[in-house]
Order: sequence, then structure tokens, then C-alpha cells
Amino acid sequence: MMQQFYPAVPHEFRFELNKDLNFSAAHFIPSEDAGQCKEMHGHTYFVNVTVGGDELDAIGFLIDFKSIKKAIHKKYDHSVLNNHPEFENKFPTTELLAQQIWQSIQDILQATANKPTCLQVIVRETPTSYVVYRPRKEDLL
Ligand SMILES: Nc1nc2c(c(=O)[nH]1)N=C([C@H](O)[C@H](O)COP(=O)(O)OP(=O)(O)OP(=O)(O)O)CN2
Ligand SMILES: [Zn+2]
Repeated sequence: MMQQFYPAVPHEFRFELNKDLNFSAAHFIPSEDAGQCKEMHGHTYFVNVTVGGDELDAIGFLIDFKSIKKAIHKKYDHSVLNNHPEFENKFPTTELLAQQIWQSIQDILQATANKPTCLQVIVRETPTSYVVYRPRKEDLL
């Protein structure tokens, strides 16, 4: 688990759900500016996903915790991030990974009847480095 405080997202939804998950993956940032990160190396990524909504589904879930983990873990665990189509034309930095995770979760949420919203994704790449991604209003349209 992330073992740290979670930055709070301001919102007015009735319900807020948080899911922690982690996965192990390799990546490299093929730029001279990336220093040692230019070479292939691995991380255990720690992710926190925040979902908000006013309506629950028929069984009283905002979204099943398991579906969040399944979507991200199944996709990225024990993979090379650079090999995923979403990173074909961009580098798998922590920032862009957080944005991609947000998009994957948001797509799942939008396909449900109660349509909750992914409000925040935190990706911790190392014990000392993490990124918080929050969508802008226009990303939610
Ligand atoms: N803004 C970003 N900067 C860096 C990224 C990134 O994705 N976004 N990535 C890296 C490397 O991939 C590296 O794996 C992580 O770097 P860093 O935090 O420097 O890792 P260290 O464990 O060496 O950090 P210490 O502070 O020395 O513990 C680099 N930068
Ligand atoms: Zn790295």
C-alpha cells in the first residue's frame, strides 16, 4: 500500500471511493535528458485511484474495487511499459502513466449505469517520487 497520506481532491459528490494497487513493470525513457533512466529498468509502481459519484449501482457499489485493480494490474503487471500502444509515440514517464491510468479507469466508469467519475490518480514510481493526476473539467466531457 502507499503508506503515506493521500492528497484530498475537492469535490461535492456524495460518495468517494479509493483503491490502492500495485504492479511491477519495466520501462525506459529514450532521451539523453533522462540520464540513467534512458536504460531499461524496473519499478514496483504503487497506484491510488479516487472515484466519486452520487449514485450507486444495483448492489450498492460506486464501482467494484476489484474492477479497478483488474483493469490496471492485468494490463501492466510484468510488462514493458514502452511496448504498450498508448506509449508508442510518447515515453512512459510517471506523469503520462498516471494520465493513461486515469483514462482507462474513466472509460470503465463511463460504461456503467451510475457513471461515477475518476477524480484523481496517484502513481508512485520510487520511494521518493510520485505524481498526482487530476483531470480538468474539459477532460470529463
Ligand atoms: N518528472 C519525471 N522525472 C523523472 C521520471 C519521470 O517519470 N518523471 N522518471 C525518472 C526515472 O524513470 C527514475 O526511475 C525515477 O527517478 P528518481 O526519482 O530520480 O529515482 P531515484 O530512486 O534515483 O531517486 P532518489 O531521490 O535518488 O531516491 C527520472 N525522473
Ligand atoms: Zn524509471
